[in-house]
Amino acid sequence: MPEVRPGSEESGAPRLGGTETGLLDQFGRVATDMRLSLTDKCNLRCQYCMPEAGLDWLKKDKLLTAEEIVRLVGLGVNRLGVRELRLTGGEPLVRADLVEIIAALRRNHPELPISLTTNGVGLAKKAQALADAGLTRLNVSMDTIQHDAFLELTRRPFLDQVKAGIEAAAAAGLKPIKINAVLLRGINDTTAGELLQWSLDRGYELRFIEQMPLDADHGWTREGMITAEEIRALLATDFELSPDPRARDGAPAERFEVRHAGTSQLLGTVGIIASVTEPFCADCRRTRITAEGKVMSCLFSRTEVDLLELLRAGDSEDDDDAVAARWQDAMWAKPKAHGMGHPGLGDADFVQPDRSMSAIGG
Ligand SMILES: Nc1nc2c(ncn2[C@@H]2O[C@H](COP(=O)(O)OP(=O)(O)OP(=O)(O)O)[C@@H](O)[C@H]2O)c(=O)[nH]1
Ligand SMILES: C[S@@+](CC[C@H](N)C(=O)[O-])C[C@H]1O[C@@H](n2cnc3c(N)ncnc32)[C@H](O)[C@@H]1O
Ligand code: SF4
Ligand code: SF4
Repeated sequence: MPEVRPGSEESGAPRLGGTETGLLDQFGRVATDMRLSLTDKCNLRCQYCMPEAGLDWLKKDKLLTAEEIVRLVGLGVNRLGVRELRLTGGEPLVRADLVEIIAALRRNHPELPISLTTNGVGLAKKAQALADAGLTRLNVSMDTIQHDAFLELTRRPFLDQVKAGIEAAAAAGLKPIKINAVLLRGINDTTAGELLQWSLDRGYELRFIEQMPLDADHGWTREGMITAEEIRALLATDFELSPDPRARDGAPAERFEVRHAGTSQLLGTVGIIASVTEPFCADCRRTRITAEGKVMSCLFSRTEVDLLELLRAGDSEDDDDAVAARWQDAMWAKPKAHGMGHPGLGDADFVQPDRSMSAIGG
């Protein structure tokens, strides 16, 4: 395995300007899925992510501007092999210029799949404008359809708004709609089956996500989290799951076909994202940029590489070369798994990153 990224300054070879190697890492993975955080701010306080009091939000001048976002995505797509873009956060809908950002990205990249991960608060008002601007599809995080459990988990009483947002997105044609749900023991675990039935009835693709140690409160424990195996057992009370024959193709979610027990009628599919117990790092294609323009090569990286400084140094061809090269170097150093040399969230040598999921970009 080469120690130095081909084309990097250290290799002594001439810079490749990105196109030959793209966002290659030392384990041979190539990142083509760019995840860009638009803000660290959020209007919910999900227990598995944010502390009750919120966090110290970034000052506006520290955030990537709309122009910087468009430039970075341009570099990613035109020079570094990015093939799909996910806009996330924090909560991307709190960014006032979101629709303009999507419209500008769409003008520059007519074929690029652009998706959004959102908590759905305020989505009802914006769904049509997002679709008109050129958004391809979205994922809405909704962990339960029980008001009490939603309030306890997110610490905000906005469940009806989220449901209305999902409906508005479907009406605006932003399909397929994926619903993300994290289960917390004693809060919403027993509501998993009814959330699946609700999603199947409406043609939404629900995915259950194992809770990862990315909460600002550092309250995660390996023993306390609900595993994929438990999720499958919880669902087995009402449903029969069988492996979806479609190829997984590097996606975090393992998909299952859903039927009622003892019947043959296909009701839809459900995904399970087992980041902790059945990790998928060997096929990881993701590169993340935080809202302040730092590359995080892995969700659990403890190294962050700043692109904002270079972006603000100038916008000549040479400046673009420098940004692309630094991004490539950051990705070359991507760890093998979970921010380390091996998979193992919760292992003795695992160190939780300082940032919460909201400050990385989920
Ligand atoms: N460990 C790990 N978990 C991830 C990664 N990407 C996504 N996840 C988890 O999967 C969840 C769902 O991710 P989303 O971005 O909503 O969806 P997606 O993974 O892009 O799936 P699609 O919409 O099917 O493309 C996230 O909230 C994370 O919990 C990753 O790179 N590493
Ligand atoms: C950080 S949020 C950002 C986008 C938006 N605010 C939302 O909630 O959809 C992206 C995704 O990360 C997931 N997430 C947050 N903290 C997590 C954790 N500790 N473990 C697993 N998933 C987590 C959320 O459920 C959500 O689906
Ligand atoms: S998961 Fe999303 S909605 Fe919940 S606190 Fe984190 S950023 Fe906000
Ligand atoms: S933990 Fe890191 S290497 Fe593994 S899938 Fe997530 S981002 Fe990729």
